[in-house]
Amino acid sequence: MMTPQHTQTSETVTSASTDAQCLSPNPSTALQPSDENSLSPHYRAIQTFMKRKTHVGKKAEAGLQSDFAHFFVQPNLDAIQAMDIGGITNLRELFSNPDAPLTLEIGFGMGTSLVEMAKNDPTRNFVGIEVHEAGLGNCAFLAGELGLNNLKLISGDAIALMQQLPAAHIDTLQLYFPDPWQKKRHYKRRFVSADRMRVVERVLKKGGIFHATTDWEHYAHWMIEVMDSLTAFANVEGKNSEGIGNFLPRPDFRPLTKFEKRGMEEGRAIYDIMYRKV
Ligand SMILES: C[S@@+](CC[C@H](N)C(=O)[O-])C[C@H]1O[C@@H](n2cnc3c(N)ncnc32)[C@H](O)[C@@H]1O
Repeated sequence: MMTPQHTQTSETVTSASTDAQCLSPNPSTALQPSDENSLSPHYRAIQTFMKRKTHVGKKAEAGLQSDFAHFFVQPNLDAIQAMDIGGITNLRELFSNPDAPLTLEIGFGMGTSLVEMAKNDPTRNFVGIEVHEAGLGNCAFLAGELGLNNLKLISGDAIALMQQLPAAHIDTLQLYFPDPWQKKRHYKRRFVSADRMRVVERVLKKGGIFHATTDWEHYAHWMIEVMDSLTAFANVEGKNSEGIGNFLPRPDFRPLTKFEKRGMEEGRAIYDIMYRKV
C-alpha cells in the first residue's frame, strides 16, 4: 500500500483557515482552553459527530440485548440510547487486570477492526466509544461471538468522557478514519484540533501514543500541523528536512476498517500518524 510522505500542498491548512479563529489548527491563533481539562467556550458546544438514525441490522440488534450487556459500561439500553456517560470516571477498573496496557478507540464505527485488535492482543485492555447504536450493537455482537474479555464499549461523546477521566490514565488512544468534515465551515468539528488534543494530552500517560488515520489528504496534513504545534507530543517517525512531522508506514497491527476500504476503493491514499506524549 502507498505510504505517502508529507509534503506541503496548495491545500495547506494554513491557507484554508483564515475566516475564524476556531478554524485554525495552530494553537497560537486557536482559542485557548481556560484550563487543561476544559475546552474553550467556543469548542464546548461543537460536536465532532452527527448522530443520525441508521438501520440497526440483525447482529447489531442482537448485540444490544441482554446477552451482550457485559460488553457495555452503561447499565441498560436507556443509558446507551441516551449516551449517558455519567459516573464513568475510570476505565481501568472495568477490567479484572486494571494495570494492563489500556487502549481507547474513539469512533470505532461497526467495530470490526476494534474486535480484531482486541482478539489479537489479549494482554491489553480495549475500550471503544461510539455514538451510533448500530455500531455499538454490532461490535458487542462480534465481541460476544469471540468471547472477548478485554473489551468494553461506551455509548457517548469521547471528548466528554475524556474530560471526566483521571489524568495519565490511557496508554494508547486510536482514532481511525474520523469524520473528515471537509467543508471549511465544518473544520471546527474536526476531532484533531489543538483544543481537543489538549484533552487527549491530559488523559494519556507520559510516553503514551496517539495514533490516527485518514484517507483525506487535507485532513492528513492538518493533523500533522496540529500535532507538530503541540510541544507535549513528538512524532514517532521524526521530522522531514523542512521540520514537518512524517507519516507512519501502515502498521501491520491495524486491521482494515470499513472506511479505509471505502477510501481505497475510491482511489484515496491512506495516511497514518503516530505521536508520543513526551
Ligand atoms: C467516519 S467513521 C469511521 C468509523 C471506523 N473507525 C472506520 O474506520 O470504519 C467516524 C466515527 O467516529 C464517530 N465519532 C465521531 N466523533 C465522536 C466522538 N466525539 N465520540 C465518539 N464517537 C465519535 C462517528 O460516530 C463515526 O461512527
